Amino acid sequence: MELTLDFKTDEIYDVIIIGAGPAGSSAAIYTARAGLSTLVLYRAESDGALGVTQQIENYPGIRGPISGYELLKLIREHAKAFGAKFVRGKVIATDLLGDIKKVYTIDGREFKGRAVIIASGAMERTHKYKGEEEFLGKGVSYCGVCDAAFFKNRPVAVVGEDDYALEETEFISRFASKIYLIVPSSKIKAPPEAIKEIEENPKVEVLLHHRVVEIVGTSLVEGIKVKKVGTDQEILLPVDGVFIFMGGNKPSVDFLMNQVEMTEEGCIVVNEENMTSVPGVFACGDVLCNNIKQAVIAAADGVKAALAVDKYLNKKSKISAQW
Ligand SMILES: Cc1cc2nc3c(=O)[nH]c(=O)nc-3n(C[C@H](O)[C@H](O)[C@H](O)COP(=O)(O)OP(=O)(O)OC[C@H]3O[C@@H](n4cnc5c(N)ncnc54)[C@H](O)[C@@H]3O)c2cc1C
Repeated sequence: MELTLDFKTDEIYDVIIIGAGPAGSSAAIYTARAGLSTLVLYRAESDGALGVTQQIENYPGIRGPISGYELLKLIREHAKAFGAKFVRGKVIATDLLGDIKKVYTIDGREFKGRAVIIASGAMERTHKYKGEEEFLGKGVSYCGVCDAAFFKNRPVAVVGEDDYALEETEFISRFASKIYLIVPSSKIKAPPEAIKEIEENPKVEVLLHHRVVEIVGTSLVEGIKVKKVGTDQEILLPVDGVFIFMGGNKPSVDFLMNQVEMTEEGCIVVNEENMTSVPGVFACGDVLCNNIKQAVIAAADGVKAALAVDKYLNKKSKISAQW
């Protein structure tokens, strides 16, 4: 993961899009083509529901089969060609209520925009491991950039199975003496070159198809118990830290800090023009808990949000189509 130390940027973008899946990237095509300065923030290259999809063959115009990540690259390149800027950075906080919206990433950067589109998908975790809450901040972490330096020359475990987890593992390996990469699935859901890089990292031992049983310790983490799928044998790995980067199917909305109206299930509420309860803040794609989760529907949703942003920023009386 690239770290940047330019913590403040003075530029005020017309629109900041959080998420570079089909919803966010398609929105960027339309906002950038409409002449709006467009910044897209995203967590990792082949992240999100489409990013981890191995094969897709029902996206209109792309016969496939093609990997979700290859399809994403095509949509992002399309947006970049119209001038959209894509910057990697996990969003952890926002300040949305004023005319100028502020978006903060995990490495301490602040971005400003006149409008925001939330397109962060629905891949948040729904359950916690035994011991996870007890040792949160006492060895359990969700952020390599924030906490890896505390584990200099010490052994840690990383639990994860996608590109985002690999990027974090690479970063943590600059500090830790040893990393057990615990992958619950039988294979890692990331591009082959990213998997090769991690497999060749001498500090990393990949444990495929292993499930977490419990994080253990006294006052601090002292180990993690794992079990290979299909066996009864538990293995205790002696580690001082446990970094967790697993996904689930809940909307990714923590960074909103309850500033916009949501349903009880944590889905963002929008009007027919994809605007949330906060003026200038729009949402699209899986983060809305659409009853049909498909890439083309997320993309279309992104387009609706983009056209609504154009109406909002240019004070149009109604949404106008792009020809
Ligand atoms: C295994 C699987 C197979 C699928 N197969 C198909 C298929 O064959 N055909 C089909 O049409 N659909 C398929 N889908 C559904 C489709 O992938 C989703 O409906 C679609 O990707 C949703 O798009 P999205 O842009 O809303 O969210 P995502 O694609 O999930 O993108 C979310 C984006 O938000 C970013 N993000 C999340 N949190 C943050 C944060 N805090 N800060 C910064 N960025 C953040 C992520 O990095 C990512 O870029 C499949 C889904 C899965 C999981």
